[in-house]
Amino acid sequence: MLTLENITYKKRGQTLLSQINGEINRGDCVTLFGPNGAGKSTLIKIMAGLVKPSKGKRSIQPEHKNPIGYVPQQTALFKGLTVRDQIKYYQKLTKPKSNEFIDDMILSLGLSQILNKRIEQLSGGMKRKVNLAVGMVHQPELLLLDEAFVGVDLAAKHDMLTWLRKLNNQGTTIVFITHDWYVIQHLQPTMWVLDHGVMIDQVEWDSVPYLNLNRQSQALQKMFDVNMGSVR
Ligand SMILES: Nc1ncnc2c1ncn2[C@@H]1O[C@H](COP(=O)(O)OP(=O)(O)OP(=O)(O)O)[C@@H](O)[C@H]1O
Repeated sequence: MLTLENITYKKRGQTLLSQINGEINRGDCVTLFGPNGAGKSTLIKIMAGLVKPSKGKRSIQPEHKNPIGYVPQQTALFKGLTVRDQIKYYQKLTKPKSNEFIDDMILSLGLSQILNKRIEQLSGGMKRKVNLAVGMVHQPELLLLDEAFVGVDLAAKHDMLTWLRKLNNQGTTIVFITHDWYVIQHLQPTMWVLDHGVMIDQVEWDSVPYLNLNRQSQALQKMFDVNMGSVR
């Protein structure tokens, strides 16, 4: 449903992404994985159509209008509004298909108890959950999550991930960025491994234990080894 062909992105004379190729099919679950500054956020914005590549082509074959749900790293919420009004506002903007989906989302994300709270009354983790919810009210075909789980407690994270996994099993395509290995283990994605704006490898979850990146990047190999428990 989403194809990237030779995507290159330059800013102020600096090459932030170089010759990225990749294809994401309906129902895929993909993570963009790499160290700070690798170019993950820039790439997900290009996937979302928010940033235009300097060279190369991004194409999307949606089934419906308004197919993308983009959840940015920075929460984008209106402080004065309650959680309920916030969700209603985005519902009006995006004309979702079903109320049933929204009710399920509110329940699954544990938002029922905070519907009447204003955004400024919420904790950081609660804001994250609302941020995810408003990015999803229109039941997107392709969900793009940039660090959506930062600061969320483990119980809430478990609920978010269980729901996302259910949606993925039902056909929603998910691309996400995280440094949290718990999240990766739960969603068991294909990993697009990036460093210095270059796609180093695309690895299926089952092959991750056998990955050897030492020749391309010792730093990245160490990230994998630490997460897989082979460095103490
Ligand atoms: N608006 C900008 N102008 C110039 N350089 C930028 C801009 N935005 C990002 N960069 C640079 O592009 C590179 C990639 O940034 P990006 O945010 O995409 O990385 P990232 O992999 O998402 O990092 P992190 O894990 O820290 O969030 C970094 O070197 C960053 O400094």
